[in-house]
Amino acid sequence: MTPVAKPNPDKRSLLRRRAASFGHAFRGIWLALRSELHLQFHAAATVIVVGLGFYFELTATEWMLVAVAVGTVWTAELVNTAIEALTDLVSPEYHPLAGKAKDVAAGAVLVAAVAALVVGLFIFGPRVLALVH
Ligand SMILES: Nc1ncnc2c1ncn2[C@@H]1O[C@H](COP(=O)(O)OP(=O)(O)OP(=O)(O)O)[C@@H](O)[C@H]1O
Repeated sequence: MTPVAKPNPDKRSLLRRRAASFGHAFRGIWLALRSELHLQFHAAATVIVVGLGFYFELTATEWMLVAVAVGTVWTAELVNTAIEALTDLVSPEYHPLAGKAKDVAAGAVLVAAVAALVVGLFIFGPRVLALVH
């Protein structure tokens, strides 16, 4: 039997659908930012790091490392928030697997944060030390 193409119920143009997807993504970031203290901390840290980056006139390579480090922490924290929400939805009661999912997701944030700290220490450490000496 010849497969029949599935009709696409979404009649909006590709551009409109892409724009809507971006809207959903930004709403997700905003929702997470409003509810998660850790993300608010990351937002403050990001503003400080970018400010320091301009102050110390980082090189292009250093900006790239900072961008990857900051982006990785935000990504891990957003995924962690999503996993927490989904876990609370499907397993509001105590379950070892629910605990495991949350702990592993939190572990991802910790790994990203430690890596970002190492990048930050290498890039900003010597410059801050030179300032105070
Ligand atoms: N439904 C559950 N079943 C089993 N253990 C759970 C469950 N919910 C939470 N836990 C355990 O409690 C820990 C804390 O969970 P909680 O939902 O309070 O996240 P959290 O640490 O407050 O996260 P955050 O502070 O990033 O919002 C989890 O990492 C997990 O070990």
